[in-house]
Amino acid sequence: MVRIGIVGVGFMGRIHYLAAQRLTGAKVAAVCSRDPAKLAGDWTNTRGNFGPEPGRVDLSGVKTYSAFADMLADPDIDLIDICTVTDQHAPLALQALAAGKHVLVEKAIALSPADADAMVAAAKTAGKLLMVAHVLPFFPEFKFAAEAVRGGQYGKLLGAHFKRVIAVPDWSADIADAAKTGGPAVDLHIHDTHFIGLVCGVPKEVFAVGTVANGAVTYLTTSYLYGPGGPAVTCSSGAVCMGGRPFTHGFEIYLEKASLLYDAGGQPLTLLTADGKATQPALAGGGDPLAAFADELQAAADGVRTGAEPDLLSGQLARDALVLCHREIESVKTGRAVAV
Ligand SMILES: NC(=O)C1=CN([C@@H]2O[C@H](COP(=O)(O)OP(=O)(O)OC[C@H]3O[C@@H](n4cnc5c(N)ncnc54)[C@H](OP(=O)(O)O)[C@@H]3O)[C@@H](O)[C@H]2O)C=CC1
Ligand SMILES: O=C1CO[C@H](CO)[C@@H](O)[C@@H]1O
Repeated sequence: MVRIGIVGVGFMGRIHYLAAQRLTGAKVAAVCSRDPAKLAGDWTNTRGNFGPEPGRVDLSGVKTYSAFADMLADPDIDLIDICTVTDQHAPLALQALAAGKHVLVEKAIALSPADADAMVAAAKTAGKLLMVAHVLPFFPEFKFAAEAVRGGQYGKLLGAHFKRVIAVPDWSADIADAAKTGGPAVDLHIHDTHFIGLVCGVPKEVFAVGTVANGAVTYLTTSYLYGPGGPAVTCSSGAVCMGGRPFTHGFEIYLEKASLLYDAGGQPLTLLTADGKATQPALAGGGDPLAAFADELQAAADGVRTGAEPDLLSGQLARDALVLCHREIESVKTGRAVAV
């Protein structure tokens, strides 16, 4: 049994806890929070922009810690699941790895590429797994798209456009603070830079235009420049939508022998093929907001059990996604294409 200790009981801490109830061969053994009410099971203040309404949870059978060092000292914890706000990812992950624990850390891996590099290096030194909870490839529509592009059955990738637009996040002071999250061009857009790295590869250069508020890029449209013969890939991301639509994401992906269309705001995943047909593939877990998180956590637990890093949760891929965000921010702020 892989025993998980969750640190940080906010929106994601709650989502991970709920999703972990579905795991096979793994369970939440402990939670760590600075808030005594949360340790007593009152999670009503853990709001977010999707998923079930927060409420009370029954923590009987789960150890509770108010000090992170005490959870790390517990020999009955195998995997530390870091669900804190992003500025705490690097310090907590480094402590956990030094304590001999495997780590799963929410995206973004860290605020700075230097911290991300230090985390990847620390995991190697410790001989432990550093996994980053990039959930997007576990969403059924994105999973289907990744398999379609990487599998090669529809030919070469010609081009793609990705979209991720939300209302300004306001469920906690932390998530609204760009100094703690990197702002939307990191905190939100990194889902797409990770997915683009996974299915399209790392581009040579990026060129981005966007809006800046208080030093943080809040919305951007980026061209990923792969050079002659490479795919034409763009993405628009940001926290600029009015509250009437708190979250949407989607893509249009053009392959030589198929096109894939998806928009969570209205267009179900649709596969257009060379014979002129349009089909809507049956998707396991579609419509259940916890399913992708349960699959992601299962991959992490299986990684701990087998000792093999799950490729979708790779620390290196997450680090590359962060670097891409930083290059795009530089491009927005300088008005120039930036080498990756
Ligand atoms: N994969 C996805 O789809 C999503 C991922 N995220 C990511 O998850 C992470 C958390 O975001 P979210 O849950 O929305 O944020 P919340 O603000 O809801 O929760 C963050 C939690 O972090 C903990 N925390 C904050 N500061 C500190 C500190 N100094 N030391 C220790 N713990 C601290 C607190 O936990 P406590 O009160 O228990 O101490 C707090 O509740 C972020 O990195 C974000 O990017 C967020 C949303 C969706
Ligand atoms: O997907 C998401 C929804 O919005 C949040 C606030 O920007 C992000 O942290 C999160 O990754």
